[in-house]
Amino acid sequence: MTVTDEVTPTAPAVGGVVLEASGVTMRFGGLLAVNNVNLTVSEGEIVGLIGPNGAGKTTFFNCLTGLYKPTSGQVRFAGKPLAPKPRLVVRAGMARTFQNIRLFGNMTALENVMVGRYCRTSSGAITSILRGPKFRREERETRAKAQELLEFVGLGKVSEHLARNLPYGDQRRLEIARALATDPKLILLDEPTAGMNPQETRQASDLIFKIRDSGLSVVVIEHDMRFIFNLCDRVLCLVRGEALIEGTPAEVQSDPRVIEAYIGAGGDDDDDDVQDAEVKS
Ligand SMILES: Nc1ncnc2c1ncn2[C@@H]1O[C@H](COP(=O)(O)OP(=O)(O)OP(=O)(O)O)[C@@H](O)[C@H]1O
Repeated sequence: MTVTDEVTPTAPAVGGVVLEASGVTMRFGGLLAVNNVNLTVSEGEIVGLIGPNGAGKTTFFNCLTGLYKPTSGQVRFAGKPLAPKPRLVVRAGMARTFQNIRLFGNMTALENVMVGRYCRTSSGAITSILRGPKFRREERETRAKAQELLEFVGLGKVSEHLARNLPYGDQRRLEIARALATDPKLILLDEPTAGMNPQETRQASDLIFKIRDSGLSVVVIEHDMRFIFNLCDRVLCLVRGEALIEGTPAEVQSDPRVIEAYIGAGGDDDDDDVQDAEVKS
C-alpha cells in the first residue's frame, strides 16, 4: 500500500506567519547541537522536522519552547519576540508534547487535561482555597472544555480512567489533548508516533490533520518517513545541528543528501523509509 492510500488530507489553508525562528544556535560546552537554524511556520501549516539521531531536533524544539535559552538567535511568535520561559511561551500560544510521555499517571485522563487548562483560568490561590462562586464556575468550564478536548482526540469514553492504565497510543493522544487545553495557535509534537503500531500511527496522522483543520499550525518531529512525507506541507531536515534542506516532502525525499545523511548516521532503517515512502504531490 502506498502512503497516499492511507489518509485523505484536505488542502491546507495557509495564512500569516505564526512562528519565526532565526539563527537559532545552541551550544553545550564544546558541542554545537543546533547551528544557525531558521524556521518559519505559517497559520494552517504542518511542518516536519527530520534528521538522524542526535541531529538537534529536540534541542531546537527546546529552544523554541523556552526550555533552553538559545546561545544566539531569536524566536518570534505572532509577530513578537518570545522570551525563553516555558510559562510565557505557553501563554503566548505555543504548546508541545515530549518524546517521553509526561502524564500524571495517577490522575484521570480528564484531570490531566484540566491541568493543561489551568494556564488559561484566572482563579488565584485565595479564590481556589475559598472555593467561591467564581472558582466553581471556572472549574465547571475547565471540566467541560477538558471533556470536549478528550472527545476531539477520541478519548471521550475513557475520561475517568487513570492515565497510567490507558494503552500507549491513547496516552499519546491524551498528551496532545492536554497540550491543546492551553488554547495554542501552534502545537509542537516530538515523535508523536514513537512506539505506535501502524493502526495507531494512521490514527495519529488523522488527528494531526484534524488539529490543523481546526485552525492550528503544527510542527512535528518524527523518524517515520512515510508518516512525515504524507502528513507535512513542508519538511526541514537537520543534520549535525545544521539545516541540510527545507522543502516540500517530494523535494526533501528526492534529495540524495538526505538519504546519505541517514545512511551515514548508520540510522535505524529510516534511510529505507526515505527512499520508499511515496509522498503526496
Ligand atoms: N542538555 C544537554 N547537554 C549536553 N548535550 C546535549 C543536551 N541535550 C542534547 N545534547 C546533545 O545535543 C545533540 C543533539 O541532541 P538532540 O536530542 O537535540 O537530537 P535529536 O535530533 O532530537 O535526536 P533523537 O532523534 O535521537 O531524539 C546530541 O549530540 C546530544 O547528545
